[in-house]
Amino acid sequence: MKYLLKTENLKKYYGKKEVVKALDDVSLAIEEGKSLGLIGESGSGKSTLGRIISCLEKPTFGKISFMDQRIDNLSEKQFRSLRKDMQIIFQSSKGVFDPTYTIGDSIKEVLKNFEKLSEREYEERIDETLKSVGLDPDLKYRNVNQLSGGQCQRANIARALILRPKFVICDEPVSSLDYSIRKQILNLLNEIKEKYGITYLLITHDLSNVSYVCQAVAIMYKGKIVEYLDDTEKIGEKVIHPYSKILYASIPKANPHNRSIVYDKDNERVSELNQIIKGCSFWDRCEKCSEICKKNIPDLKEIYPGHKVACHLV
Ligand SMILES: Nc1ncnc2c1ncn2[C@@H]1O[C@H](COP(=O)(O)OP(=O)(O)OP(=O)(O)O)[C@@H](O)[C@H]1O
Repeated sequence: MKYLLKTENLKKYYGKKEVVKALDDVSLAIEEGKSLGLIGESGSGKSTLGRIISCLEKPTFGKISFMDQRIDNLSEKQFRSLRKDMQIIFQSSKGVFDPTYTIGDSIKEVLKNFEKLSEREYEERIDETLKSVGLDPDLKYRNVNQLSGGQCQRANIARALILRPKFVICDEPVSSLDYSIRKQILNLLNEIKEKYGITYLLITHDLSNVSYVCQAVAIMYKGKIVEYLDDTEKIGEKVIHPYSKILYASIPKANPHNRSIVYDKDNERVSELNQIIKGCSFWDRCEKCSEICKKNIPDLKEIYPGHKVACHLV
């Protein structure tokens, strides 16, 4: 099988006295053309994984391969030639653009870093890309403060697309937008995925986004992948891990800005996400927990083709 991106035993620890295991042995593979949705509570390590994969930060341990090349040990300069094929779309698109630049100049700067074209060719490429994300090319003369939230996120997507990347990491690409605009942006992500043959890593709190855009899903808890499914239809009915079940049951009700701690059915605070415990990271919250769960870390094992779960009890 051909993988676009693969991580092996990826770890990222922060802090010295009090260590936070933001990533704790993450091994996953993303096939070309099979976008992966990454979900989990706030603090579970999703954005850290996005930053590490995209080489914005170095892992503490582990390997990352992208397009058959190991990248975790590359310097920024060495990674440059691959950067063109791996772009990131952040949640806060306003922060991506320098307000003293026009949108066109910001996008051109990205393009100029990688391609030597004539001024006319730069302008044509920018116009074409702005059109492909549903923006009037004349918006390139404005600065970021003269765009609406939806236009700004489209411009942000254009900035990522201008280099025609193979892989795009989208970190909460619609969560800062009004509900009415979210669907439009998700539709756009789907359209350009088809048009340009892009594969996404979609980091999101919103499970419906995963089914809409992705063909596979990984569920994270305390820096670990606890469940992986090679299929995103009716995910809620297919998940098996006790944490995934809680996540699926609780997320539609939860306030997206207040999810750092999940409450059990008795509404008691049961677990701080960063607390490090022995054995399975979820045992202190699991109703089915047995002695083995407190002692041994469960492997992420395949229980059906395309379905992996890290739980001693399945
Ligand atoms: N630079 C850092 N220094 C110290 N701790 C960090 C740093 N970045 C992240 N962390 C910690 O790592 C853990 C994972 O954070 P991360 O932002 O990856 O989670 P997340 O799942 O993306 O959360 P959210 O959905 O809220 O964005 C958290 O406990 C966070 O506090």
